[in-house]
Amino acid sequence: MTTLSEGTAAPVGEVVLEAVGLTKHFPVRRKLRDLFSRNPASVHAVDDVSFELRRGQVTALVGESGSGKSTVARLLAQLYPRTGGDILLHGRPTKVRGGRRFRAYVRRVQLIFQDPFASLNPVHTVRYHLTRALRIHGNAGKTAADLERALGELLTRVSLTPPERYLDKFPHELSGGQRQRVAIARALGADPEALLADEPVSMLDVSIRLGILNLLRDLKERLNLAILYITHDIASARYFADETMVMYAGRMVEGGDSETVTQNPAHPYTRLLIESAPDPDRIAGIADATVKDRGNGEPPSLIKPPAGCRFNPRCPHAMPRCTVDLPPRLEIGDRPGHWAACWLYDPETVAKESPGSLAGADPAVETPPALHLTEEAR
Ligand SMILES: Nc1ncnc2c1ncn2[C@@H]1O[C@H](COP(=O)(O)OP(=O)(O)OP(=O)(O)O)[C@@H](O)[C@H]1O
Repeated sequence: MTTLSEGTAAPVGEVVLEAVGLTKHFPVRRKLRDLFSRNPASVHAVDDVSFELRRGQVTALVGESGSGKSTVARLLAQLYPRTGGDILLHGRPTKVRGGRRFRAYVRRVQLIFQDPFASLNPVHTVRYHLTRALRIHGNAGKTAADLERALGELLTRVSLTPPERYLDKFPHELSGGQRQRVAIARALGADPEALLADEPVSMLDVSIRLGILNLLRDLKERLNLAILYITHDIASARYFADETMVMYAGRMVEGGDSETVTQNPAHPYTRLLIESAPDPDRIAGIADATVKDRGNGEPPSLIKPPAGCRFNPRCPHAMPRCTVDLPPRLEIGDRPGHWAACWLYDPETVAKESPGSLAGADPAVETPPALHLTEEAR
């Protein structure tokens, strides 16, 4: 019996999981009258988020704290009911509310949490955690020897070798990196097609982060997994992800291949994010472009998010239209598939209103160079 389907026959790039207009609003009751209100207040945590996870590829979802990344992961893991939109597994809509359907779904889509210590039960050994995962998902085989083989295989997959050294250890006897490896092995016990990794290295020492990211990359290649990598560290997305998407205040603002998004960011928010996480390899030009924050440097309230582009109160290039109309995804034109939800990439709007023309915006701030590219491309 093999626990893990090494390099399954499905082609690399095949879409496994798709978010279509995914939306999550959390109701909040601040005052008694909200109970009786027709439009009770809610936190607009995720609005109209769409993307695809493909076999053999890592897709990064990047954004600052509170931008809605974890909520997206939990929606995709079917841990929250959604307010709107759909989740397609191999093109088929999913409606999972516990029970057998939920188990069938999580067999294919597994979530890895940020804190491996909290996600492993301290009173149980590695053997217990992995055996349970294998049994629940029907991968434990028929005999004790099958189970032992499957356990050994799981630990070998995550480079905890020899397996006998780790099987009977408790979580507190392992280092942070080893615990995260056990958490990953447990997820692999389901033999999934997609892994949702929510900040999988942010709780770990800097020195061991790379080892875990390399492990995930190895699994992506060997097991042909589709991986969602959630992070606030855009530099690690460049290193690790094939595709990068950027979220701001519950909405996706930019997407494309990781190299392009990180080296030639188009959306003013992505540029701000990169400015605040300096990368020595950044190509000339981007590093020189000044991105100032004209607002208070804080993300907006998600209970009453700003109309139009949610970044407009902070954007140094804001135009009047940005405060009214929600920008659609606009092609940048430098690389196929690179887009930004930003009116700067709509030549008509720019010609009419000119970047930075909103009161309080700073017209002296250099506009993104890719804008010129867009105009040429059209
Ligand atoms: N269960 C909940 N009830 C109410 N509001 C929530 C709930 N979960 C998240 N939120 C709110 O939704 C917004 C998005 O939160 P989320 O945790 O998804 O962001 P994030 O980008 O993952 O941030 P972090 O990196 O800090 O985890 C935040 O404003 C948060 O306060």
